[in-house]
Amino acid sequence: MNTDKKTLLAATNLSMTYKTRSRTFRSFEHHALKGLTLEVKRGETLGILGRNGCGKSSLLRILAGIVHPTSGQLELQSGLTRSLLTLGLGFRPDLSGRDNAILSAMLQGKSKKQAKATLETIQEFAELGKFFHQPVRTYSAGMRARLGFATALKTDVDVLLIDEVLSVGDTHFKHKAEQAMLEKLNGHQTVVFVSHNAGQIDKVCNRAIWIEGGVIRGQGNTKEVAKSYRQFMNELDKEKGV
Ligand SMILES: Nc1ncnc2c1ncn2[C@@H]1O[C@H](COP(=O)(O)OP(=O)(O)OP(=O)(O)O)[C@@H](O)[C@H]1O
Repeated sequence: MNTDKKTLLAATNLSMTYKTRSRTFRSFEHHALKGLTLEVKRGETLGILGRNGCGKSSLLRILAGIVHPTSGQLELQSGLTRSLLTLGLGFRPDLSGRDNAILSAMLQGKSKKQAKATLETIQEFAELGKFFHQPVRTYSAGMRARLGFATALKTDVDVLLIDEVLSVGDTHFKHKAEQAMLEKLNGHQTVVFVSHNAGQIDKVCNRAIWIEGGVIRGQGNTKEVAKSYRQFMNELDKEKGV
């Protein structure tokens, strides 16, 4: 890995191929990521931008260590902690929001006492009212996202990986979540934020990578990357006659 102390995570030539079997037993291969090389630097908010199905979530799951790439290398700074925030998919449906929040904190290595100490701020941020004490299976997608975001905000990890979470919820919560991300950005938290929305990436990230068809199509200055992506999407819309 780059000896630069600022590099927390370095991915080299990452590829991800999904193999599925159809009902007729014919196997089907999909090359979701094709040789991606990128670095995540300490303290930055890196935006991964791309349309649906371009491979963003696959990349994030690899960076989080949840799945292994089919080929390529992922190097981490020694002792690095990471946490992936998705739309509350990691929650246990039968436990309450409160208990899930405690569990998440404990999975991050906190003691039960430390986990309980963060509950009040999580409850306040998530604005779930009495639902905070109800099983997560009774939550809407937006409510799960609120709980997920509030819980992730309070976890103390080196790299926070966030998947499209700002795309759900009402305007009020989106605004609040964006503000919280901006505060993290102004602080020292390293964030990798995935979205198909150029506006969101533009607002909260200080560097961006645009992925299309599993390869990097652009990277660098957020405004410039977002502009190229928007132009590309407009061209696509024109071709489709939208
Ligand atoms: N487990 C899987 N098995 C087979 N194909 C998969 C699997 N996961 C993802 N894919 C395929 O890989 C491609 C990339 O998927 P991925 O979820 O990484 O994209 P994405 O950019 O995050 O999409 P979205 O914005 O819609 O969430 C898609 O074509 C998807 O259908």
